[in-house]
Amino acid sequence: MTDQRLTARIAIVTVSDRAASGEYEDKGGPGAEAWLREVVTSPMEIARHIIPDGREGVAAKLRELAELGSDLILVTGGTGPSPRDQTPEAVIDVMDKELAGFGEEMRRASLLEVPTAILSRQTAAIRDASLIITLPGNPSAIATCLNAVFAAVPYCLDLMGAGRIETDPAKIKAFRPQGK
Ligand SMILES: Nc1ncnc2c1ncn2[C@@H]1O[C@H](COP(=O)(O)OP(=O)(O)OP(=O)(O)O)[C@@H](O)[C@H]1O
Ligand SMILES: Nc1nc2c(c(=O)[nH]1)N[C@H]1C(S)=C(S)[C@@H](COP(=O)(O)O)O[C@H]1N2
Repeated sequence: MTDQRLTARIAIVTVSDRAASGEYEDKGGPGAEAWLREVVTSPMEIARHIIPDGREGVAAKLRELAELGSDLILVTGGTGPSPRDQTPEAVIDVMDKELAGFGEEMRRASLLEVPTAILSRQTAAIRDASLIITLPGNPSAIATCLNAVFAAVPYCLDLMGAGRIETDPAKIKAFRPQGK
């Protein structure tokens, strides 16, 4: 993988009617960015976005971010059972492949903290060379969920032909078979 881009392009999308309208301050986007800056040691460009709930708007944003060459797209919010929670449907609309294990493992970790974690339909998927990971809207879910799955993210990006990510092994020990 000698041609791998060494600066990862990362997009963070907060999906929330109330954060998008300014009714409350978005804590999810800054929380996800702070988590990444703690854990990722390799160069990265991070862009944050706040959009309202809704299948078409979320799908359009995901298409745009994939088209721009995002390596990793973290989406927070809109994964639950309420009528306006349509993030998983938007992911289905745009994905080439689903990585269902991400959702299973994130829910398993969250269920150790809160029984309503089972209400999140969060998942991960690939569109073009972008890895999309969806997280629940509650900002406290971000660390729980990313801690549960992030060890597999760098190698996933390698396999997809996306940018390279290195992590601080004291925080997340990225697993690359044969130490690649
Ligand atoms: N981006 C965010 N920033 C700060 N707090 C949030 C954010 N998203 C959710 N929360 C908090 O987590 C709680 C549960 O999130 P949930 O997704 O259910 O919000 P919601 O009721 O669907 O409303 P909305 O989609 O407008 O944020 C909310 O009541 C809110 O306090
Ligand atoms: N770790 C964690 N997971 C969680 C939660 C939480 O507080 N922490 N909230 C749950 C609840 S109450 C809901 S409704 C779903 C969906 O949230 P969302 O619609 O904001 O994405 O996430 C669930 N997963």
